[in-house]
Amino acid sequence: MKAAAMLRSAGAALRRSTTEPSRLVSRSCYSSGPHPERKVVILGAAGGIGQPLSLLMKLNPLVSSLSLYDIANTPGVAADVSHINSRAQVAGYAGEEQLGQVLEGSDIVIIPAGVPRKPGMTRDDLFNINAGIVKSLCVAIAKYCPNALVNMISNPVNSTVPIAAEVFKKAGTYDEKKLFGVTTLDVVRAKTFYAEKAKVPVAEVNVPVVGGHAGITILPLFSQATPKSNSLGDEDIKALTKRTQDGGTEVVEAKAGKGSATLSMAYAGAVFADACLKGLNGVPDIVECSYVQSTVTELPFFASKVRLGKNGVEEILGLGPLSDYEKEGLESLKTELKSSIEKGVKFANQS
Ligand SMILES: NC(=O)c1ccc[n+]([C@@H]2O[C@H](COP(=O)([O-])OP(=O)(O)OC[C@H]3O[C@@H](n4cnc5c(N)ncnc54)[C@H](O)[C@@H]3O)[C@@H](O)[C@H]2O)c1
Ligand SMILES: O=C(O)C[C@H](O)C(=O)O
Repeated sequence: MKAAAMLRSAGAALRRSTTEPSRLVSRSCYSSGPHPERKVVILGAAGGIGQPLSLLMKLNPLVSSLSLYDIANTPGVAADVSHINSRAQVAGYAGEEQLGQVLEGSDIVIIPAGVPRKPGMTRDDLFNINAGIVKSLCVAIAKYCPNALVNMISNPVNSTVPIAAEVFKKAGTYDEKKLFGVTTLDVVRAKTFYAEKAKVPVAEVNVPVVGGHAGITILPLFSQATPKSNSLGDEDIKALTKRTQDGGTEVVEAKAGKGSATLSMAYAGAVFADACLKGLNGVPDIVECSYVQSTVTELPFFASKVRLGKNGVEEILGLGPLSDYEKEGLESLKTELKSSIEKGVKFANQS
């Protein structure tokens, strides 16, 4: 396939990404113009996720300004990406003193800043380093762009989102409709693995993934997967669930010490940011799974399907009917998710 055709096909996949049947609406919006001015910021833009995510956001015609920030190597990434002949104007920044310029006027801030896992580590093992990074970046967000949507990628997401919420509360800027833990990679994986096993076209597959973003807190709802498959038995569903829950570890082990998922995560991050942009632009029925402040369960943060609108979260959708296996999974994840949330809240308030 020629490069241009490959990019068109990647763009088509992004346009197909929403989990609800409103895809045709969003597709026509994507390809029609003109679109309003939208500034997207990536914090951690020179990293393994940050670089391909910068590329994908530069290709998104809904973005008019792309602001790239990292503590090292941003000028090279920004110069490189800026030569692509697409709409977004690119600026790169590398100094903390520039965070004001980086963030001011932004509509969406995407955060993949922080260290990734190595084999044998859990996401929670990243807490000690990443919690501080996320906290300081959120202090700057509260100061310079309190109205932006924040898409949190940095792990452990189950704790970094509550940290961000606490920082924003302290600053008096918290709006629960604007803070998102990016769990799209779990949905991307569930779709891919289900399509392979059920032998259905992957582009048509939808699978909600709820809960959180670590091990058993990742709960794919294969009983709600479409297209329906009659060929999958209980053991297949268990295997698919486990593979989705361990998807991150599968990549960490395959990379053997060289980090975790970057390319699939950049794709997932671009899909979610694109959905947020469409919501901001007033495109109706944009639904994605995300880890947000929630009353779907007794836990204060929970991932489920969320309808995105002009102010961020427009509606948090319920879980729908669960199989007995999923009901069990839901009960078992609560203890771990609760303690990850509490750990984040405690960290944000004690330091
Ligand atoms: N949510 C998800 O599904 C998901 C998926 C994959 C990875 N992740 C997480 O994303 C994070 C990044 O992964 P990666 O593979 O890109 O790591 P990486 O080490 O390749 O890149 C991280 C980047 O963050 C930068 N950084 C560090 N401190 C910073 C700061 N204070 N301000 C700005 N930038 C800073 C680093 O310089 C580096 O360029 C990790 O925590 C990883 O676990 C999450
Ligand atoms: O597994 C990781 O550490 C990275 C990420 O959370 C993933 O799901 O790939």
